[in-house]
Amino acid sequence: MAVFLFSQWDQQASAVFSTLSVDNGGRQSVLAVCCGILPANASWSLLDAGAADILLWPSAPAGAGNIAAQCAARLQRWRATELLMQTDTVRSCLVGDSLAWRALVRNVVEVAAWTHSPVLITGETGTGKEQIAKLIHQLNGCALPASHARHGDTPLVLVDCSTLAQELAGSEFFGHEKGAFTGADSARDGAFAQADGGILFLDEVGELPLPLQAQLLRVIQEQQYKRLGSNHWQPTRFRLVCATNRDLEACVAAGTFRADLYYRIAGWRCRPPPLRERQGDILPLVSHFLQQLDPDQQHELDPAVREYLLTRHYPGNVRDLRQTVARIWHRHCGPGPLTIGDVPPDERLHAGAAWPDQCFTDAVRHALDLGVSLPAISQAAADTAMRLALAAQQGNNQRAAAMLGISDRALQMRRKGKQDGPAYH
Ligand SMILES: Nc1ncnc2c1ncn2[C@@H]1O[C@H](COP(=O)(O)OP(=O)(O)OP(=O)(O)O)[C@@H](O)[C@H]1O
Repeated sequence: MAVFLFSQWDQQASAVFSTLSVDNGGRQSVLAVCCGILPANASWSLLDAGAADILLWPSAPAGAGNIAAQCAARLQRWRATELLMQTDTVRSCLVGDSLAWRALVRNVVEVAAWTHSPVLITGETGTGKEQIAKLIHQLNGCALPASHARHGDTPLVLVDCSTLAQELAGSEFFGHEKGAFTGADSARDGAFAQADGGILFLDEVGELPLPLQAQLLRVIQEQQYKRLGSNHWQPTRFRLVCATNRDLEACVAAGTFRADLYYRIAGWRCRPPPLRERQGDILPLVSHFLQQLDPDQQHELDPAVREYLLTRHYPGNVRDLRQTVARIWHRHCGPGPLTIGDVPPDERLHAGAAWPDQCFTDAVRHALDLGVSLPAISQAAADTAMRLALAAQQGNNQRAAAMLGISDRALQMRRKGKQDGPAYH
């Protein structure tokens, strides 16, 4: 965690700030405090460069104490969040060390622990949406004053909206009285009652039929409901966490999802990235799954298996990776590392991935979608390759140049040309 104080925003301040945030590797929060006037777009540049927040130094001397208190409050909150992120509860639930993943976990932890807000989780299948919901349940308001805390032994009620039978859906949510309909032999609580005091997790919320959307909205607004066949209102208070792999905003635009409900459930939004956007998480996840499969053993991977797992395509994301690891592990026998022979024969079709691979194609497509030009894409690819090679060779120019297949001098020249941008170490 660092505080960056600058008297005026100019090229030099910008270069120092970029170095600071690059050095932090995005793992820590950098707070920028500006003593002068901040030009219109500089706030966004600072945020882009890694600032977690920007404070303006007050013009009156008496304001100095106040700014110190503002800094202290932020640093305290970030420190507390960082400590929560290091706990076993968080680390074993949401495994991964890539910057993208750590940034997401930081947001989830903060929202889960410091608020009772509804959360909408969107993302491809198998990216960890349900895991995130489980973590929100475990942390639910745990950093709030005791009078507001609802975590601990509270219910987590999951309703999969994609498998609700139309005729039973009402009872599933509201519960029913005995005799409310044919086959209602006894009274039964529904999800709204069961989730009271805890979390109601609506998985695949995008599949909820419109009539049920209206009923759900009413219960969220009024915090009460009636069982089917009853005239009595029952109070209920739950935190709503919803997940979907649909683009709900597009559903709202198409009229298949109610806008008023959308804004109710999307108090906070988070989107776990697909595995192809966070390859750095593959090996930590592999270790985690091997540990789950065989807690008594420390399993190693030989280089060929490691390469195979790193380059394979995972359309089912983390779930796909977990199943792949399990299949390899089940074939393994005896001591020693997992070897390429442990990869099941039908899996071998995926092997031998040539470059450029699917991940590269996806990255370029993403850049094109953002409107990035060809020269900028080429430049970014070259910059990234240089940074990675230098990092792999601990900053040794000669070895990094050899790795890149260019001359020592060519790399030196390129680094020199980059002096105004982020530093390569
Ligand atoms: N970051 C993670 N750390 C550990 N396990 C994970 C992580 N992400 C996903 N998993 C595991 O991957 C599997 C799929 O995760 P999960 O069910 O949360 O995905 P999902 O996005 O809800 O999928 P779907 O949309 O298909 O319901 C689970 O077995 C889960 O334990």
